[in-house]
Parts: sequence; structure tokens; C-alpha cells
Amino acid sequence: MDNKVKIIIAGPRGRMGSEAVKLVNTTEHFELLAVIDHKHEGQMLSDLEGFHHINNVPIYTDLEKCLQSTNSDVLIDLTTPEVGMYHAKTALHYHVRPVVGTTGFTPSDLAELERLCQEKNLGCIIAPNFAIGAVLMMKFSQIAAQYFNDVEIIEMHHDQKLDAPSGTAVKTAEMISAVRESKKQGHPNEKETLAGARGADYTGMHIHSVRLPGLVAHQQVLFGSEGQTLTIRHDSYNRGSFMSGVKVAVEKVMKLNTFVYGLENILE
Ligand SMILES: NC(=O)C1=CN([C@@H]2O[C@H](COP(=O)(O)OP(=O)(O)OC[C@H]3O[C@@H](n4cnc5c(N)ncnc54)[C@H](OP(=O)(O)O)[C@@H]3O)[C@@H](O)[C@H]2O)C=CC1
Ligand SMILES: O=C(O)C1=N[C@H](C(=O)O)C[C@H](O)C1
Repeated sequence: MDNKVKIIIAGPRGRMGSEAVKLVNTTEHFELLAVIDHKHEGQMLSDLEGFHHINNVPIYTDLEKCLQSTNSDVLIDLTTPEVGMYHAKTALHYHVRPVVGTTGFTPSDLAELERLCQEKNLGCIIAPNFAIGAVLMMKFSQIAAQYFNDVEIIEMHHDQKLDAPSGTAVKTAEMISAVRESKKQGHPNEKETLAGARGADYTGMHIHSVRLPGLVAHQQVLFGSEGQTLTIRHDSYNRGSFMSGVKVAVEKVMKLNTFVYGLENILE
């Protein structure tokens, strides 16, 4: 018996998933047991371009079949919102702890996962952003919002992103609204002459989503008051920026029997 954390990764060919494969493969106390890919049933990960050096890792298209055939501890999911939700629920049913980076979950998805964690007495971490700098940006924004009631969020991502606003922007808005008195931003009588010009409305605070090739993941939180503005900004320039957070989440989830939404709740 070794003490390695036995891991399954869903979405291994993706921008994030391929980095996670690298992380697990190079971390002494982690072991990659299998991957979930909706393509390539019956093949080995080493058959795929970019993974020739990774031995003995089977590809499953069906998570349930994978969980029945392997004795795993943690599922790392980096896929799409619908798939991620199904994977997280399935993993918990099989007593495997989910670490989910996939964004786009609704409040009712999160509530359902929380209920399932209680029922199974198991840990689960949903992290809209694994980058430590992004977590600090959200925490600093929450502090600033105690002093500045006027705030708008601008998130900027690559143009292959499926969800808008980003999970980070939603989490930032949630953290701010926990301390900010609800207020409709802008002039009370303002009118959009072009629909969407003022962005999405989250308890009166506006979220603007920019999508451009060349970007990775960036966010500015802008505060304003009489004669001054404060801008809190974070930039991820590559997906490596998220991996130390993934590592911490996998280590932590092994010691948890509760549901955690946001890395800020587990960082020491
Ligand atoms: N929490 C965080 O810090 C971060 C979170 N993210 C989030 O992570 C998710 C993935 O992002 P990213 O890597 O950029 O996206 P990609 O599109 O690059 O990767 C997603 C991968 O999931 C695969 N996939 C789709 N359906 C399934 C399925 N049923 N089973 C297994 N694999 C499947 C896709 O395969 P195919 O292309 O063949 O369909 C693709 O390889 C997004 O929700 C994103 O918002 C991203 C960055 C950081
Ligand atoms: O899709 C991405 O790229 C990212 N998604 C996450 C989000 O929606 O906040 C995290 C990061 O911003 C990159």
C-alpha cells in the first residue's frame, strides 16, 4: 500500500486538462489512474498526441464504468458545465472526491452538490479560479467593497471560452455583494440604446465580458467614489498559473468531508 492520491482527470486533451495531466504526472505523491475523454474509447493516453511518455493510463468515455473499474480517490474535472455537473455527482455517488475547475455552474447546481456531500459525508471542491493571484484579487475586492459601494467588473478571456460571465466574475460579484449594500450602478434613468451596453446586472453591479484571441484570463474590478477610482486587476498569462491551486485542492479535498465553493475557503 502506498500513500499516493489516486486521481482521474476528465478533459485531459483540453487547455487545462493537459496541464493537470502534467501536474499529476510530475507530483511524487499523486498517481494518474485513468482519464475520461468522450473520444478515444479503449485507447491508452499514451496513444494520443502529446502524451506518448505517459504510461499505463487507460482512457474511458464513461465515468461510471471508470469508477467501477478503478479504486480512485479524487476526480479532477476540467470539461464543460453540463459534463462537469454530471461528473461531480457521479463521483460522489461512488465515494470519490471531486475537484472541479469547470465553470458555469448555477446556484442550484452548487446547492445540489452541497446536499450530496452532506449525504455522503465526503469532500468536494468547486474552484472557479485556481490561481492564487485571482483568489487574492477577489478577497481584496471584497475588502475594498466595504469602503466603495460603486463597482463594476470587467473580465477578459480568450475567444474559445464557452461561458459568460466567467466563473471568477460571478464569484467576485458574490463575494462583493456579501458586504456591499445593494445599489443600482449608474444613473437611475439610464437607457441602453444598444442592448447589452451596460453588461450583466448582478444586484445592481455590472459585469462586462470581453472575448478576444490572444487573451488568457484577466479581470479588473473597478471601484469609484468622489474624485478617485481604485482598480484591482489580475492576469493569468498561461494555464500553468492555475496548477499550484489544483495541487492544493487535491491535497485538501482528501482531508475534507464538506462542500467547498472557492479556493479562498481552504487557503491557509
Ligand atoms: N478553475 C480554474 O482555475 C479554471 C477553470 N477553467 C474552466 O475549465 C473548463 C475547461 O477549460 P479549458 O481547458 O480552457 O477548455 P477546453 O475546451 O480546452 O477543454 C475542455 C475539454 O473537455 C473535453 N470534453 C468535453 N466533453 C467531455 C466529456 N463528456 N468527457 C470528457 N471530456 C470532455 C473537451 O474535448 P473536445 O474538445 O473534444 O470536445 C476538451 O478537451 C472551462 O469550464 C473553463 O471555464 C479554465 C481555466 C482555469
Ligand atoms: O475559461 C477560462 O479560461 C477560465 N475560466 C475560469 C472562469 O470562468 O473564471 C477561470 C479563469 O478565468 C480561466
